[in-house]
Amino acid sequence: MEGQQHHPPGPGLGPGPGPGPGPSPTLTPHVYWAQRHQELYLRVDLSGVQKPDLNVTENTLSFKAHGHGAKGANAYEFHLTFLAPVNPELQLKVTERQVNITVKKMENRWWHRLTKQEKKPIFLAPDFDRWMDESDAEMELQAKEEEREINKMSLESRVWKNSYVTMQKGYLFMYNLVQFLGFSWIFVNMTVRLFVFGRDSLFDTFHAVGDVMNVCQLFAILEVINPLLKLVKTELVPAVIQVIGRNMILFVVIGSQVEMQNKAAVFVVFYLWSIIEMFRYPYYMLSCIDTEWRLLTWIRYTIWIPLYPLGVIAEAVCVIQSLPYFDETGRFSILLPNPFNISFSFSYFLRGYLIAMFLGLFINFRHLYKQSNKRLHPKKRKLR
Ligand SMILES: CCCCCCCCCCCCC[C@@H](O)CC(=O)SCCNC(=O)CCNC(=O)[C@H](O)C(C)(C)COP(=O)(O)OP(=O)(O)OC[C@H]1O[C@@H](n2cnc3c(N)ncnc32)[C@H](O)[C@@H]1OP(=O)(O)O
Repeated sequence: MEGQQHHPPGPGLGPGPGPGPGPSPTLTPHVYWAQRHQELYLRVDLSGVQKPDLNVTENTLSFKAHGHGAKGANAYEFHLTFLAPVNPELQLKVTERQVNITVKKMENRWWHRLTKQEKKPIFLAPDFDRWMDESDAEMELQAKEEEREINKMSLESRVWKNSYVTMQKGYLFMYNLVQFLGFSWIFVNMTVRLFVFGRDSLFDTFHAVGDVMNVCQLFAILEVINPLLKLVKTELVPAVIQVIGRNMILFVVIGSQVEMQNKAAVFVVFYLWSIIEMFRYPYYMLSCIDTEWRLLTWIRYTIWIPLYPLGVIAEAVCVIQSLPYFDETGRFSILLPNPFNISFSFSYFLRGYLIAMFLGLFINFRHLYKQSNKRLHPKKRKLR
């Protein structure tokens, strides 16, 4: 067979035996080769090779191994002098059927032949399984380059997306934590005051905790902004109703009329608000860290059933109690005569608002009912 025979020494070829009888002749295996711009692939057609002896210098490679070639089980060897320098660190893969050697070129360029000698060594043949001409290899290189570029870009965008999600969760966690602390402080303060001062504490709730409640409810405006910025999966309308509803009571009905601030109804409103928030915000905090406590989920999605109607009734009591004060002071009303000849009675507006409150209660009650069903009774698969 061609390739498995004696060879005279020469560039790109191992030394052959001398003439006449002497030591057993050197056997050369078939070697198949292919290249890319950056590397050379050599496939040595020897089976059962255990530990090949390979030696690479600047531009030469020597191979010796015991294996099964065309001349049966024997020692085989070959020597190559490459066209240009190569990296001495090569990759070797020995399989049951062959030995694969990958050699990196020192310079990334196409070689017009493998060996320094012009004449192709007789044992060397193209590896058609991996063979490519220069333009195909260039296209492959380009495709690899593009793929690397795409992978790099998708990795970068993934890193960017991950850090954006982390920032978003961090912001929501902090927001919920601040609200939780604020409402817990209000609740604890009111409870302690109730135990210490008894009934009297009901009439100065606003002076004791009003500032903290104002800050918490101002912050709560973010609950409308968050869904607008798609930071949370919340429906906008219920959030708007909730925030406008509470801020109307807090800043307009109670905050703007000093007389209202001593009413016991303020205690009830603040107490109901803070009870739900002590469960709602920790529930959100846990969801920011992808955690769930079933008991907390159950409380968050159950406790609103009595609290929400009670809250709206207490708020309605506040509105009704405030009507005489708005009538008396004319605050926020436009009285005649004025240059535009328009009159507006804020207390009549509040009467209309009372109706809107119950409409708002209906909308949010329905929304919370839907949310609770989703959270507490996730759809079971239909059994056939
Ligand atoms: C158009 C203008 C009209 C103006 C008319 C005014 C009418 C006035 C009506 C007045 C009614 C208000 C009365 C009210 O003040 C009375 C009381 O509050 S009494 C006390 C009892 N109250 C309550 O129980 C209500 C508490 N509040 C709420 O539950 C919410 O504010 C509400 C908007 C009603 C519902 O919340 P949401 O829509 O967000 O539902 P979920 O809680 O189930 O959340 C949905 C998913 O979004 C995630 N999420 C939401 N917020 C956050 C956050 N801050 N951080 C992290 N994640 C958040 C949440 O985890 C859910 O995700 P998932 O489904 O994956 O769990």
